[in-house]
Amino acid sequence: MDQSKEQRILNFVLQNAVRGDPQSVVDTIDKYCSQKEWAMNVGDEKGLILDKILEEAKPSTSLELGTYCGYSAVRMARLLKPSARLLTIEFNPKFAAIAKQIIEFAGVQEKVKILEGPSEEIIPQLKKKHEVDTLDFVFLDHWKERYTPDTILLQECGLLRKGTVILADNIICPGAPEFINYIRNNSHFVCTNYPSHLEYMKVKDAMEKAVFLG
Ligand SMILES: Oc1cc(-c2ccc(F)cc2)cc2nccnc12
Ligand SMILES: [Mg+2]
Repeated sequence: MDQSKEQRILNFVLQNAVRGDPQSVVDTIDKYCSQKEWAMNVGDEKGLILDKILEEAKPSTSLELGTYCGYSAVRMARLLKPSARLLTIEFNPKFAAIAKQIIEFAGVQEKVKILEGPSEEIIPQLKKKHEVDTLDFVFLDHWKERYTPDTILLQECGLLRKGTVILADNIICPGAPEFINYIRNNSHFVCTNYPSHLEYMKVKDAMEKAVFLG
């Protein structure tokens, strides 16, 4: 059976990155995806925006929607304090299996928990099944049509608190116009736009930060 692109990315990491070194895993995936095969990791340019906003937030409990191969999970976990936790939800079991191996190779598995399944099913389980109180940081990087319903669901489940930072990828490409319209016209959020480029390409993209006011 032919290998998938995600399996080729995993193999490249296993053969070229340094076990236990999250930065080397991030750099190795960026090298592969910029030189060999494009893939939908947040990448290094938008990754630096993610780094800065995450470091400002200093989150104890973070949630990522859209694990894919685990690039941004490793990128975030490398900046989290030892006691901090990242929960990451992935719908595609094949992607989740790859991400698990990349997260373990990077040595951040103590901080990261992959939850496999649809976000609309898992979000309502976070408090009781996954012992979450409220979320300090949320990274939206899954299907753009889910950005708004999942943001509403997070509020309905009492998972947002005054000051929770939500960061959304792909505001321009592929684009999330409905989410932008929703979040910028919602008086419970203060929004900031961060122009950037699509990962590994010269195509314009952007990230949007939305801070929940309670
Ligand atoms: O960062 C991303 C980029 C793209 C994407 C795909 C194809 C293109 F042509 C352009 C952009 C899709 C994504 N889906 C989920 C999460 N993140 C994504
Ligand atoms: Mg993305």
